[in-house]
Amino acid sequence: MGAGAARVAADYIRQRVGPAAPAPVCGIVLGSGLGGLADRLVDAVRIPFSHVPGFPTATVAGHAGQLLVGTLADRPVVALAGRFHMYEGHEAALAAFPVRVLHALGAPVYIASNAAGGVRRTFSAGDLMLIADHMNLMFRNPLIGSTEPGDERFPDMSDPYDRDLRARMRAAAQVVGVPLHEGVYCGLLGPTYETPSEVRMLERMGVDAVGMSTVPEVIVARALGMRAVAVSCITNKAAGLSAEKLSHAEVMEAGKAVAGHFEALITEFVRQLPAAS
Ligand SMILES: O=P(O)(O)O[C@@H]1C[C@H](O)[C@@H](CO)O1
Ligand SMILES: Nc1nc2[nH]cnc2c(=O)[nH]1
Repeated sequence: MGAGAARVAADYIRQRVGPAAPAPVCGIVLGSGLGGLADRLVDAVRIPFSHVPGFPTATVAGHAGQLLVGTLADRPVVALAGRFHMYEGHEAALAAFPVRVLHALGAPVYIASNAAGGVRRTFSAGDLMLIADHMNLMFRNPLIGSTEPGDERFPDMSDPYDRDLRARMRAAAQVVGVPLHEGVYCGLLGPTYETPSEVRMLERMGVDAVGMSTVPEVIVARALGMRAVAVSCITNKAAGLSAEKLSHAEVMEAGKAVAGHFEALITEFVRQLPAAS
């Protein structure tokens, strides 16, 4: 799923929203239980994923499966309520395809969000974590086999989450009074949650939060030269760190419980985003 397919999808979206629609200042992907931000978009055109050329259907509960074009804090944005995960059977390249479409629509900034288990022992459900860096333990890379002329062949990953955007996210958190931690996100394939032994291993490796997405998307964003920033919503303590059993229902509930903070944070961040980042 490369630039050609992304252009086809972007042309379709432009045709749905009309030629006068301004280029988005950013593209946002909303993770499990975090789709409520979509309702904050003003004058939104909602397009089901199944209508977008190249998009499969979202199969995960809590992912509405819609692409929205509208304004947030008076800034033009594109938001995806839902994403494609590798555990749904998709290749890494397809999991990251929406980022190519956001790029083709002209978004210079990619904002990822996800639900994640807290590996750092002081984390609890409802905490928000700005991703400082990630570990790719999915052992898949969306750029494998890519011969896209627009792709950086060997992307530098020494600073995948843009320093300036992270500072802006911290500043936005202060403005809206939302506590924001910062740490390392680790992407695993899923769909099983971790065993307690795996969580202990991740802890020793320096992981703060663990999830099943985001990494392929950020790799493609970097290959395309987009600036990326990401926020994890800690929906549970990772396996073995509490007596609770993990369930996707709990993940979605916890996501909804922190939705107010998350939405205020992202809205303020977008408000402060420069026009051409
Ligand atoms: O799409 P995200 O990464 O927010 O979803 C997480 C990972 C799994 O899809 C799901 C597990 O409950 O939540
Ligand atoms: N892998 C993983 N993904 C999650 N998504 C939400 N919680 C978790 C978790 O504990 N582990």
